[in-house]
Amino acid sequence: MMSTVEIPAGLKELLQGYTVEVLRRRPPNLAEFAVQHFTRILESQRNDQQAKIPSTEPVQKEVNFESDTDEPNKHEEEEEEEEEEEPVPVKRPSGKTNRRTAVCAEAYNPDDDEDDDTEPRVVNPKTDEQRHRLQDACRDILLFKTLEQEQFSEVLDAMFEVLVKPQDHIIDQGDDGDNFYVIEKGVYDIFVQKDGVSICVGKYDNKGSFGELALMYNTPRAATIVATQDGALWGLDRATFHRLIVKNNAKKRRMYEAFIECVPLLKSLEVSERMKIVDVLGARAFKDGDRIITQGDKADCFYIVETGEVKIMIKSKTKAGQQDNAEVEVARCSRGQYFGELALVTNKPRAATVYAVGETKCLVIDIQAFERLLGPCIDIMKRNISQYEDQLVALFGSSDDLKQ
Ligand SMILES: Nc1ncnc2c1ncn2[C@@H]1O[C@@H]2COP(=O)(O)O[C@H]2[C@H]1O
Ligand SMILES: Nc1ncnc2c1ncn2[C@@H]1O[C@@H]2COP(=O)(O)O[C@H]2[C@H]1O
Repeated sequence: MMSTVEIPAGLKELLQGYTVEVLRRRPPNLAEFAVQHFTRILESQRNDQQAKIPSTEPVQKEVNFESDTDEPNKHEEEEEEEEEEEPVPVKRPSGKTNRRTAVCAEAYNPDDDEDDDTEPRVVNPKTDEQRHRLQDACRDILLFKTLEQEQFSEVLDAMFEVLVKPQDHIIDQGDDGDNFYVIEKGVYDIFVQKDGVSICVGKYDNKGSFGELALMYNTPRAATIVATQDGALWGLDRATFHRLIVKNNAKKRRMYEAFIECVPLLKSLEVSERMKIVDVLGARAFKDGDRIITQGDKADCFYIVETGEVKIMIKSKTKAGQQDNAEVEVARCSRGQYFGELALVTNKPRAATVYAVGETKCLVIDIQAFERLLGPCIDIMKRNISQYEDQLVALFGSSDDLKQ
């Protein structure tokens, strides 16, 4: 007679999940991939346990910030009772976080996220004045651009204000990721340590966001961020970032994977590199005639046309070489083509004005991600920049040296 063997609960799902991942990703080393896969699941279970708080208790932030008062975070159901006029506490970075073991970024897969809609929703109460400032600061944040309205509101609800002083280390390279930050004001240096030497690789100047990488890929912080002056940030806790942004990335990958594969500029990148671009990009829609870039402006992002068309106009020059205000069309870009790279590559102001022709949608990548992820494509861009010069010579008889 056959005895019945009891299969432990969850075993089937665990093995199924692993098998599906193997079929999707076809890793060269199954054992190594298994270690990464199950470590990630274990890590995520631990995070879930940390983040799960009984719904009758106030939601506590995971780690790292001291509140200036004892005011707790509130659950959604308590939100309506909130006294909006009360000034709401501001938190400042305190010591270091608990270290989290690094898990390979390549093994990251946003589809793995379980349906965690049951997670308690974090609501940090804000005054009307704080809410306005927060909305302003978040208006151009690319990671929020592809969120549904409802998800975006949840993000705003969960965010909390952080005031910083000069020399405050908001993030230290190598630490665990606790929060994602949106800049309201202040200048922040970015340092990356390589071979024991810390190099300032850039700065955030009163706008932008940082701290997404460690949360997206469950890796240690990839850079140190130091405030150079008094500033204000808005933090988003790791659990909410996972629930809303990382989950949205799975949707973004499905939406843009095929398109990004066909962008000629990105052909030389590995699939995983292209997916990292998808993770950080935002989408912006323009109407006919909208000005997307203005000649002479400071540059902070790069564009790929997803649908529609843009025209590139340059202020013409007089015989004496002076700029006059008439604009001359020098080029058009349509689906799969890019623009706005020149100022990022040359570190100069925008060299042309770009307008939407008809309804147009562009994918947008910020300067930090551009520098981090598009390095391998710089040579192709530089070759194309040489063509701009030829074009300008043909049009105006001369060109400023665009590559310098
Ligand atoms: N060159 C860079 N390399 C790594 N991180 C960078 C760089 N420039 C800006 N950053 C930001 O610095 C952050 C440090 O924490 P994270 O690794 O979570 O996310 C990182 C990015 O948001
Ligand atoms: N002939 C041209 N001269 C300058 N910019 C051009 C030209 N043709 C296309 N462009 C694009 O227009 C963009 C304007 O912003 P950027 O200078 O950042 O990058 C520029 C290029 O991507």
